[in-house]
Amino acid sequence: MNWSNTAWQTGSPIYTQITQMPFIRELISGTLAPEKFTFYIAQDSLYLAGFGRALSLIAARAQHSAHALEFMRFAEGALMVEQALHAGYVQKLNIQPGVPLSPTCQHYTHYLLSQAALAPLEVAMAAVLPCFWIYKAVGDYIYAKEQLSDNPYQDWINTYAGEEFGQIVARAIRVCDEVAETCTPAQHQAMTEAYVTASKLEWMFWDSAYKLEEWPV
Ligand SMILES: Cc1ncc(CO)c(N)n1
Repeated sequence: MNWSNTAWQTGSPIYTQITQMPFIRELISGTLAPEKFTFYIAQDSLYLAGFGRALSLIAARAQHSAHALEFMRFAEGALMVEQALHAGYVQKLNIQPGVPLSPTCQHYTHYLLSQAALAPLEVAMAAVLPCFWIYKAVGDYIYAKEQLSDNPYQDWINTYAGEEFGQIVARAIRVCDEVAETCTPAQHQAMTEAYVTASKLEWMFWDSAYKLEEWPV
């Protein structure tokens, strides 16, 4: 069995819980409070800036040029989305520059950056995989469930349920599987643990937006 099959199976209870979160339910029904979506977009733009840099770090560390190139493209994609989708929304939603990272956004972004910089390469790659895979699955789930013709969050839904993002996700999974081919069971285990940790942080990210999370002090 490919490493990615094990990872998906291990992480699937977390994915299922994400689909049941109020943030996701309300995105589907179009009833999500605008301030929650605005909070999410503001934090996600900060997240994408860190995520893109984590992907660049992994590209620099990749052992094979083909994998380095893939991660450079992923990094470019993340930063382009940050600029395009978010520049549009940031204007439309009137998000002010200089919004500080929420505690969860800081936790997630810095987890990815530290894994990218310091963890064994295969673990770093596994740590960023939920950002692709869970988003694709959640995007498809929302797209399949929603019934509104005028959902205010349609642009966002289309980005992650789209075919283009699906192909990027398939490539990220493939690189992880190629790297995992030459890894030991202990390395596979470490990869799966990083995958599960990042999946939990995905859950926390939606939750923090729904709660409009603030620093306690
Ligand atoms: C928190 C989060 N995870 C994943 C993605 C998709 O790359 C995103 N935009 N935001």
